Amino acid sequence: MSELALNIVSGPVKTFKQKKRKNQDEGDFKAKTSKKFKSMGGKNVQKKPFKRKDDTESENEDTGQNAKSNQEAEVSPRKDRTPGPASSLFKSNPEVPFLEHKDVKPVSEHVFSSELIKDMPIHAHSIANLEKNLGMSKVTTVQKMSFPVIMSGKDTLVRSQTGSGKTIAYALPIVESLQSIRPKLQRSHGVQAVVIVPTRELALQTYECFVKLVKPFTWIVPGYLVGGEKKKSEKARLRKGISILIGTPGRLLDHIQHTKSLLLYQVRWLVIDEADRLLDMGYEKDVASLVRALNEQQFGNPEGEKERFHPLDVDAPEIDPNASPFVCKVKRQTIMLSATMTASVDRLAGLTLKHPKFVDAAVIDEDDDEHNIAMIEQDLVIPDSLTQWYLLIPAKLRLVTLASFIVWKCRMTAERKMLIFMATQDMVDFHTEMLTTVLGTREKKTGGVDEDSDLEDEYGLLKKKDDDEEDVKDPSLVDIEFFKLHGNMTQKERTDVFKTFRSATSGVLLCTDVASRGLDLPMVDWIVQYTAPATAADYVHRVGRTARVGAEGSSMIMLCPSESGFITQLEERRVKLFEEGMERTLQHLVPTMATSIPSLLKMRNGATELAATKLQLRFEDAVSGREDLHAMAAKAYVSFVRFYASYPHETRGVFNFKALHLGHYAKCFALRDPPSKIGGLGKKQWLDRGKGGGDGRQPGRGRQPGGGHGGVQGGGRPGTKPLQQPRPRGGPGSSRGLAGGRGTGKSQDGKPGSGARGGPFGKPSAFGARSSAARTTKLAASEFSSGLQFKKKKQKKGDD
Ligand SMILES: Nc1ncnc2c1ncn2[C@@H]1O[C@H](COP(=O)(O)OP(=O)(O)OP(=O)(O)O)[C@@H](O)[C@H]1O
Repeated sequence: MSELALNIVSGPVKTFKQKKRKNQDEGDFKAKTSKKFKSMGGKNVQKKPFKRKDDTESENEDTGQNAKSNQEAEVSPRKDRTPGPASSLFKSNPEVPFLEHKDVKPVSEHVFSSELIKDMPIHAHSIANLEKNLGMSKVTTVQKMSFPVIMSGKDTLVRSQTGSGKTIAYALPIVESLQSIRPKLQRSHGVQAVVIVPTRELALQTYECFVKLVKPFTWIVPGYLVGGEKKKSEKARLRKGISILIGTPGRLLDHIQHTKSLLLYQVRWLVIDEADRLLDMGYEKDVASLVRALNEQQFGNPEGEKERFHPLDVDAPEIDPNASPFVCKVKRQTIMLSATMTASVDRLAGLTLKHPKFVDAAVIDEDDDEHNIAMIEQDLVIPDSLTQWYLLIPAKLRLVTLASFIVWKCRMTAERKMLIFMATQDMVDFHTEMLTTVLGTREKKTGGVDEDSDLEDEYGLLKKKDDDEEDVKDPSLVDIEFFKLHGNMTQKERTDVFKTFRSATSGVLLCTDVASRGLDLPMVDWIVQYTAPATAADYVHRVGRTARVGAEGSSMIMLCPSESGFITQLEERRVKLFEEGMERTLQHLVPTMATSIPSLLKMRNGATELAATKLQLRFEDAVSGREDLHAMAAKAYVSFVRFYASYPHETRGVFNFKALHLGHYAKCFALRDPPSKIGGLGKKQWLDRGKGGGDGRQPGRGRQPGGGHGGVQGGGRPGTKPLQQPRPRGGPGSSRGLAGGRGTGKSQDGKPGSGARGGPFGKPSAFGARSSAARTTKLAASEFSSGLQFKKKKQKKGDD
């Protein structure tokens, strides 16, 4: 930190020259740096660290002193907005703390065992298939450990690190058992195995894994059911007969309840993958209903079977395709898996498992006699091949630092495949559009003074260009494709992105936690957590999208100084992270921005700050210059603030809403508006509402882990609809309708029908009569405050 602090031109910017810019509407101003800033010329540098000073201007933003008069405010069109200078990027920032690190001894899990695939007790065709078609030669530790347990027919609970091959660990014993049944299994025998997973992409991926495994055994037919697909075609597939059925819980349950041709009385395996995530997503009831429905079909009562057989038991009954339900009693084995064992896994295990065997692939310390279930829940296991970093960064600098990081890795290194996790769908929408716009190729006028010139002028670097110079394209800052993935995209969009990114050798995927669980995206170099996860378990799954099956990978979590306690929490759970420097990250902007501002390279001091400030200006100009982008930024910002107010108990201590500087955060959404204008209310009002709800209930979590609460009301697709014409996220047929639910507008994972409009808990919107833009902004406010006032109702944020 100190290096950069020394370099920072920390002259306070008291007055801002406002100048009408060409090609802009009347009243649109661009902020300029102060004379003082100019006079420094990057040389007269004060040796001052980032410090939060008593900044009354900022306080006002934060506490929303003008909120009352702004209560009717909407997100203003460009010309009405208050100009805010990017030049204040490096002032009034909170001090970055120096973290004392613990001596962390990570829990270790060897990915591979010493056993070879060819030595496995499986069919010769399976061995050949695994070796030739799947390129496997060694058995992973979890596969070795769970194979005999699962083959024994006992209920099994499996914990193993991310990317350790858990899918094959349970799928292989199932396929082996099924291929060995004689007479051969037929489609008409009905479903033999049900696999429940939390997201659609994971369902597709798991289905593809089974397809590969059954290649030598063509009579075994896998199939999958997920929300977003046409039910009619799914029914047709079910009618034909499926042996291994994979699906998300809601859609599976739907078919179990309504599709007669779905025969479940022969189900021998129930697999619950990413068990804790299923619960966190609010699927507990669906999973319980599913188990009861299975029991009902198989054993004639919802409470379960009395008699249990395993297909390989000698006394197991032969499969009789004509047997009516309840007659053919088969033993059903339940297998639950996750890389993290949480209290919720315990709960689900209690609900579904009988005397389970526990397979934990992590190495227990030899001198650790007391390793018990509590420690298994406490300790987090991260792949050895993953290097984890954290970056403490003041809020105002978050956006430029993220951009700088992308530029650094994707332009200057070969590590060009990256996932960036964000809290909400609206954040993903906005940042994808924003980064594509600003980091990609952009139009630039070279005649006269260019739009970035003010700052150069301040630094005395401006070289006036010839008037007859033509418009040219600024080179893109980074030649990389941006993708996005979240639960509110159409199923086709989701599948396309998933498949394209999976096979791409480079690219940046911005996503919500819909991508955090189970997804096997090969060769991802970096996992960036731009917003912190809701829980430490979510952290583990997010970073687990890289460094899979022994491959190298890196992760970076970006935290504000006030959030540094999260690092301590992780360390207490045996996760080892290294600190990355902000200055080291930002300095990569200098050579990059120098492609359009060559003078940067000549500066002896202050080049990093100037480059960062100019990039911030580009972001802010892009937002203020496009109504649709501004609307997206405002929604993203409000969704983030709402998200922040709803951290769960586990992490609320470190992600403290009261420490959130709304004005600084607005800046990292490239917004020049004061927060009171963007959300309709200032922070004090948010908090007062939360406290003064009158019903004495606690602030609700407002979302499920991983950013369940998406964004604010409305919100068209990027670049399609401005804020003035919001499109309900829930879509037609929204089950929670105009006044429904908690009015979250859209859920993290976009459960169709969960989108909502209107006020909290069924109250008609008080803003119904206003213009739609005002309504949108005010609704965001009311939805947010409802998150503070009302204890969160456990709400399904599913993926069906
Ligand atoms: N024995 C093996 N040898 C080589 N690769 C393997 C082996 N077993 C599985 N894999 C591959 O490892 C990758 C990760 O497997 P999988 O997705 O099952 O991991 P996981 O443990 O379920 O991870 P997560 O906890 O993130 O869901 C897949 O591409 C899979 O094909």
